[in-house]
Amino acid sequence: MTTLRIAEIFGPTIQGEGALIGEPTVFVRAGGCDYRCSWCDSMHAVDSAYRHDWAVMTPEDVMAEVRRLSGGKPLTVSISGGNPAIQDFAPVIAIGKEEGYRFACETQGSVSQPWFADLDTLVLSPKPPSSGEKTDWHKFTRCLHQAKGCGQAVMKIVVFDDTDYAWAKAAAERHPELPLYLQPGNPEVDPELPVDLNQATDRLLWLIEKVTGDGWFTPRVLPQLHVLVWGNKRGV
Ligand SMILES: C[S@@+](CC[C@H](N)C(=O)[O-])C[C@H]1O[C@@H](n2cnc3c(N)ncnc32)[C@H](O)[C@@H]1O
Ligand SMILES: Nc1nc2[nH]cc(C(=O)O)c2c(=O)[nH]1
Ligand code: SF4
Ligand SMILES: [Mg+2]
Repeated sequence: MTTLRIAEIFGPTIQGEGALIGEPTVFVRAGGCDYRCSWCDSMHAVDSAYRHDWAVMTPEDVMAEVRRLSGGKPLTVSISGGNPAIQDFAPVIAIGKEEGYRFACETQGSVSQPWFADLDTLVLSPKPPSSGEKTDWHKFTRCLHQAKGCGQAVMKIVVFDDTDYAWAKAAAERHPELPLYLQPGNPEVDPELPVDLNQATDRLLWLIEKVTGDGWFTPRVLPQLHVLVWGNKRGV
């Protein structure tokens, strides 16, 4: 039987980023990732040093926890990670949809899965140069093909500096069909340390001024709402 490596399941909270910002959601955070972004805010779901903290769950176990957290009331389930696309979430989505749950997935676009087509929202978040990772656009396009038939596919890019910004513009030119969301990078990812809200606002202002000053009117610029409200606290 399929089992899944799960780093954490939490909520209900609100989706803090991108197209579904503000939407009540339960997060299912898969354990394991094929990337090692220098600034990853979820290393507890990436680094195999944490794998002993990950649970091995069946799809029914996962949905039982989602049901418990949501009081059995259907809502949007956000599957994130780590990279959830290295595992088979098809059975979780099938069980959940049967009960009226909706599904979104966050992935970097390096691995494609047939179950992308079953999602309501696929968030593809290719990584800019500051991450230290390199996007394989061929694999990214394969993800988009697999997503045919899903509710919507969108692109979300983290921008730390001018080089990332230029890279995001080029990515947008490559995929003009994808609604684009930009968010400033958060360099302070230690869950034990508070986030400086003034600095977070300055980073957002910097990105807004880049976009408006450039006359680039297609992307939406958003903060990480959960970081503004809770800092880097886990499980929110
Ligand atoms: C933790 S990742 C997990 C899903 C998938 N591996 C990915 O990267 O898309 C979820 C989202 O958080 C973003 N993210 C990670 N670290 C961040 C940081 N320090 N500042 C801003 N966004 C960050 C990622 O770019 C991605 O869009
Ligand atoms: N509230 C909240 N919104 C989020 N959006 C993307 C997240 C993620 O880590 O994938 C995340 C998260 O961890 N919490
Ligand atoms: S791809 Fe996502 S989860 Fe993996 S290291 Fe990068 S930000 Fe973290
Ligand atoms: Mg996060």
